[in-house]
Amino acid sequence: MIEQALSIREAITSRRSIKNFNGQPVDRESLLQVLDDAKWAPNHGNREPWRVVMACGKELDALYELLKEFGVAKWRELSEEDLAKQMKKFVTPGGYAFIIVKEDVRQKERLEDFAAASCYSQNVQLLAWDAGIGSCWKTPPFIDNPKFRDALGVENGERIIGMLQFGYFDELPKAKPRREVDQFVTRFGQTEE
Ligand SMILES: Cc1cc2nc3c(=O)[nH]c(=O)nc-3n(C[C@H](O)[C@H](O)[C@H](O)COP(=O)(O)O)c2cc1C
Repeated sequence: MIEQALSIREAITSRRSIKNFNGQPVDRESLLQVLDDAKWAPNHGNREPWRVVMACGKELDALYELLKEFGVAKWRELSEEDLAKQMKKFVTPGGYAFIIVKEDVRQKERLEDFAAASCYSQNVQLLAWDAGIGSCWKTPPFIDNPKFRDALGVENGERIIGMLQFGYFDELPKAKPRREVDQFVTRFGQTEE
């Protein structure tokens, strides 16, 4: 059991996307608990439209090979040094979770399921943050590449909505600016003078 350290408000307002991981491994049990707790995300009809392919520990080497193949253009032509530079963003996280959503043929359900899987992903990021694990939700173009999907076992009628990277970091990134509340909230019935 991971001990809770942050209030919900603290977790939401202090979380940052981590883009520079320090290479420290992530404990499989902690990551699994995060992925399990996150399932209490709201989802219409309790369809639980998500599934996850995770990689941690011994699975990582094979995943790095796949990420090299699909995520580094013309990697065979690069010097060892340039390849290592390009692979840094893939090999420094200590864990991965690919969030996969069912694509319902009905438009309303498809949008609902996409929204629910996004709630699930946000839960994952906040729970990881609470456990001291940084994360970043990434959507590199190769997540829609049929060969990459095959390698992950993604079926027809499913879509990868995010590649979540997990790990530890040495520097907390600065907060990205957000709009003030009066810039995105209007009162019902409010009209311009
Ligand atoms: C759907 C989605 C896709 C994202 N894709 C990427 C990505 O491909 N690469 C990346 O560096 N960050 C990606 N991000 C993270 C955003 O860059 C990050 O959330 C944003 O800069 C705000 O920073 P913060 O999360 O620290 O507040 C993505 C976030 C979301 C929600």
